Parts: sequence; C-alpha cells; structure tokens
Amino acid sequence: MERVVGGGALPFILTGVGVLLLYRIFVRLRQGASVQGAVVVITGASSGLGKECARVFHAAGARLVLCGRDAARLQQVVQELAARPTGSQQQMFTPSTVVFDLAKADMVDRAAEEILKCYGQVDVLINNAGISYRGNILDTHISVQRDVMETNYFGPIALTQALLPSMVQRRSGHIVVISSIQGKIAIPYRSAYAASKHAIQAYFDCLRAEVECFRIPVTVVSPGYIQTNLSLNAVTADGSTYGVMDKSTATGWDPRDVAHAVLKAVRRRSKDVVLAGPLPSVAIYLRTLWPALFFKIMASRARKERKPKTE
Ligand SMILES: NC(=O)C1=CN([C@@H]2O[C@H](COP(=O)(O)OP(=O)(O)OC[C@H]3O[C@@H](n4cnc5c(N)ncnc54)[C@H](OP(=O)(O)O)[C@@H]3O)[C@@H](O)[C@H]2O)C=CC1
Ligand SMILES: CCCCCCCCCCCCCCCC(=O)OCC(=O)COP(=O)(O)O
Repeated sequence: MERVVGGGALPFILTGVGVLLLYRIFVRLRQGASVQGAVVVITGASSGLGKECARVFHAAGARLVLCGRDAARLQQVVQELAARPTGSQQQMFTPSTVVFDLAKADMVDRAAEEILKCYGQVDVLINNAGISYRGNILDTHISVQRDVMETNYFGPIALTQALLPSMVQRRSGHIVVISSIQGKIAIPYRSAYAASKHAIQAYFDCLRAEVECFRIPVTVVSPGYIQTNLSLNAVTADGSTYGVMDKSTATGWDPRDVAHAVLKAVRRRSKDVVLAGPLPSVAIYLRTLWPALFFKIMASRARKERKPKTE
C-alpha cells in the first residue's frame, strides 16, 4: 500500500502556522498600537526626559513636533536625530520645531495653531516640560508659587485645551502628561512643585473621564527621580535658580528607561503609570491608608532637612 507523504504532516503544519499566528497576535497585543507615522508633539524637548522621548519616538517612526523656549537647543536636537543611524527599515521623519514659553498664556494659543500647521493634526501630545522648586513656604514669595504653577499647570492645560477640539473632531488622539511621584504625595520644601503636580493629576483624571466617549486616551506618567537637569534648573524661594545637581537627581533613573516607559504607555494607552522604587510606592499607599503615619514621617523629614540651615 502506498503512503501519501504530507497527508499526515498537514495537520502538524497547519497547527504550527496557527500557533505562529497566535503568537504574533499575542506579541502585537502586548506591544500595543504602533506610533509609525503618528504626529507626536513633545514639550520640553530640548533636554532631559523630553529629549530622550524625542529620540525614542523618532526611532519608532513618529513625525515629531518638538517644543521648547530655546530655538537653538531644539535645532541641536533635530540635528542629533538626523545624524543617528536608523538601524531599522521603517521610514524616519525630520522633526519640526515650535518655540514658545508655556508660562506666557498669550503665546500658547498661537503655538497650538503653529503645531497644528506642521502636519495638519496631532496624534499624541506629550506634556513633558516642567520646572521644579526648592524652598521653605515661609520664605517663598507668592509670585514664585504662581510662576511654577504657570509652567507646570496652566501652560500644559492651555496647550491641551487648544489642541483638544481638533482631536475631538477626528475622534482620535492621545494626551500624555509627565507628572511626578510628587503628584501623588507631597514632600517638604517642594510646595510649589508638588502642588502643581497634584493639580495636573487631578485635571487629567477629570479630562480622561470626559473624553473617553471620543476615544481619546489620557495617560498620566508619574516618575521618581530621573538623571536630568531638573534640580539644576529649579527655582528657589526668591525666584533665583537653585543651580545644584542634587544627589537624588544624579542617582535617579536613566532618562532613556523612562522615555521607553512613556512609549510603552502610549502604545498600550495606559491610564496611570507610576515609575517608582519600593519606598515611594509604599509612601503612596501610606498617604491613603495610614495618613497619620505618613504626615509624621514627612514632619520628621522636614525637621532633618531644616537642621543644617538653622544650626
Ligand atoms: N528629573 C526628575 O527627577 C523628574 C522629572 N519629572 C518631570 O519630567 C519633566 C521633564 O523634566 P526634566 O527633563 O527632568 O528636566 P529638565 O530641566 O532637563 O527639562 C525641562 C524641560 O522643560 C522645558 N521648559 C521649562 N520651562 C519651560 C517653559 N516655561 N516653557 C516651555 N518649556 C519649558 C525646558 O526647555 P527650555 O529651557 O529649553 O525651554 C526643558 O526642555 C518635568 O515635567 C518634570 O517635572 C518628573 C519626575 C522626576
Ligand atoms: C512603615 C514603612 C514606612 C515607609 C515609608 C517611607 C516614606 C518614604 C518617603 C519617600 C519619599 C519619596 C519622594 C520621592 C520624590 C520623587 O521621586 O520625586 C520625583 C521628582 O519629581 C523629583 O523632583 P525634585 O525637584 O524634588 O528633584
């Protein structure tokens, strides 16, 4: 009797192909949506986390609009990106730049128009720009509290509100904000910064609920310390620049890792991402579940930090 070779093998081949297809679907689902060709706007793209996000989203094939106050520094980022070997077969786009100060309310609407003109639409807005603060509330002029709020809160929400109607019209878009662990817990001598990050968290939580019906996801990313110029650029109680690279900043997360986490959050349309080690994570739970203990720890921290200045 003759045996048909392949007749017995066919089910195995079909099963193999099926398993392979299922595996590819699984990988795709885990990876989430592609950002290839997506128009991604990044504020604060001239340095630190914003610059790393520019690198990561550029490598993923996004069409970038890079924002900041300093045209020359943004151009430098554009040149760096253009000079990078692609290492992949996907199409890369030369980024556009839009220069404006988020703290100047009258500039933001015009900047939003300029941003929309770059590619006619915005697919992902990453509100990353920000400034930190170091100071004792007793010594801090109210204008410093206001200035930090302008950059970290009113600027980003004004830009978001200016770009949102075009997203709603298209029933498409994604809004991301880089908050901080300090948007979840407040630590001493950071009043202006922690308040602005708490405000950002609340605003974008409201927005998430309000725009879900338009299929526009809102992602709040709350990182712990990152190795950037944030502490160097921080403002102090009298409005002057702090100018110190704090140990906590210098030993923080690698901004590349945080930028990759931001890309992952965009692809997966995550709602709230906390990037923190065990201690800050415990502190966040403690603030909710055992506030009295959390406040005691913070008061003790405030006493310890005050000591060197008063002794
Ligand atoms: N580093 C850290 O430890 C952490 C940082 N974050 C957050 O990450 C974000 C990025 O900060 P990071 O990269 O660390 O700090 P950097 O100081 O390195 O970068 C800040 C960026 O914000 C831009 N920026 C500041 N003020 C304004 C303004 N008024 N208008 C427009 N752009 C402005 C700066 O651009 P330019 O000066 O060129 O205008 C710069 O590109 C911030 O929101 C910060 O709060 C969150 C957790 C931890
Ligand atoms: C019973 C066990 C109790 C354990 C509780 C421990 C409480 C420890 C407190 C930890 C505080 C962590 C603060 C983290 C702050 C942070 O990561 O901020 C990120 C930033 O935005 C940095 O900005 P900055 O300008 O402050 O450098």
